[in-house]
Amino acid sequence: MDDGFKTETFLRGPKLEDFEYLGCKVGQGTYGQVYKARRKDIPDDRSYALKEIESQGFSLSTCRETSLLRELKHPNVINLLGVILCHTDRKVLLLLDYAEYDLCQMIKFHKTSKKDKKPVKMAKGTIKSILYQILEGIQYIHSSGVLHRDLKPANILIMGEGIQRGRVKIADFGFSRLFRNPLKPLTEVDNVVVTLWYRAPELLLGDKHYTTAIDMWSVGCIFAELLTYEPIFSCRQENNRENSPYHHDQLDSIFRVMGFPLETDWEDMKEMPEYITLQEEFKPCNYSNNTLVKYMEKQNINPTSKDVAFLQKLLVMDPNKRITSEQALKDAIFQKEPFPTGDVFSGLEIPYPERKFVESDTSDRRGKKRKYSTTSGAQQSDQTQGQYGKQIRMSNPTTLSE
Ligand SMILES: Cc1ccc(-n2nc(C(C)(C)C)cc2NC(=O)NCCO)cc1
Repeated sequence: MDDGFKTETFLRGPKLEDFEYLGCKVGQGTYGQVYKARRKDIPDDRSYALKEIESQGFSLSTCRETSLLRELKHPNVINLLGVILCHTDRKVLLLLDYAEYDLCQMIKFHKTSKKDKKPVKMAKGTIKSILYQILEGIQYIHSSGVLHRDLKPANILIMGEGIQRGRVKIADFGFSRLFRNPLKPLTEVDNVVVTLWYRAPELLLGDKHYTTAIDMWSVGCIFAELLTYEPIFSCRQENNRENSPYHHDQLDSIFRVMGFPLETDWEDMKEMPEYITLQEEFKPCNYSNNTLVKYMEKQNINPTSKDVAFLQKLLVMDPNKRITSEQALKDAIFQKEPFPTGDVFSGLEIPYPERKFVESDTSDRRGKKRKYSTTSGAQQSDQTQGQYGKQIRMSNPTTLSE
């Protein structure tokens, strides 16, 4: 972190006392709490996200995150608006876009809601616009020489009412970039379960020379889930060899949908570090009748549709044959109605509920006992923990600097 940035941040950046804490903690990331806040020093009706970094001062991860977010500026990437240094307890807070929704809660809404006893479907135009804006954000991230590595519905945020209504913002609430003890397994940090459902097969087979294609696999998983409201490669959490990238059950879940890749499908598969383990543990003949088209048909999605044809370009086992974000954005699917729109809700009423809260006790970040309320609304299963997994609201809203 250059001294100039620190000085600028301290002297001219926003101050904690400029904000009124709205009393709802909107998320417990794996390494920091995220609060919703509003400015009280100037007339500004926008909401902001204040991410409190749990480590003391500027840890390596904090430096990584702030320097990355200072560099990456795109309409479809979460925007770092400022860094707030709280000297009383040496806390660092990141001031970010506040996004009212994320794909986790949106998909859960469509999975569970009924109107006149019929499922409430996500509009085709909304699905296409979300997909298009994810691809635009990912194309920018990749063109900046960055891989996301943990794309999943919880990291796809959607802006609510306001000047950025219905805009996708790609974020990273996980820890894939955290500077962590290399001996810690990839699937767990500080007892936080990390979902493998969106992880590309080459990563599961130990590929160390992975490319931007890993994010395109995740985009395919997200697109499939937007069509069916079900994670396409879900599987139970498994224990595996310490620090091993190989996950038998996750690979089994992929093969059950895709079939087992033939030599001709993925020539370099035999070069993967975990290929011998794969041969020992899997019988290709057990997956011989499985195909993506058959899976989508079982999910009541028209197997001859352009959606399925596009999905087949994303969910390709061989990373070298997987479509890139540039190619995807030029696909015919985006050249036909409904065309993608800047507001994914295209002006229609937003059906998703605001965040609800229920009462419970917890101590605040300095151990002060305060009456808070928590929500179960956005609680997800471990595998699909939403960004806003646990939310609390202070019963007596106050500024964070109190
Ligand atoms: C240590 C670290 C943690 C998160 C990030 N990161 N990376 C990105 C992309 C989307 C630009 C790739 C976004 C973020 N950080 C966040 O999204 N922060 C807000 C929620 O914690 C970078 C570095």
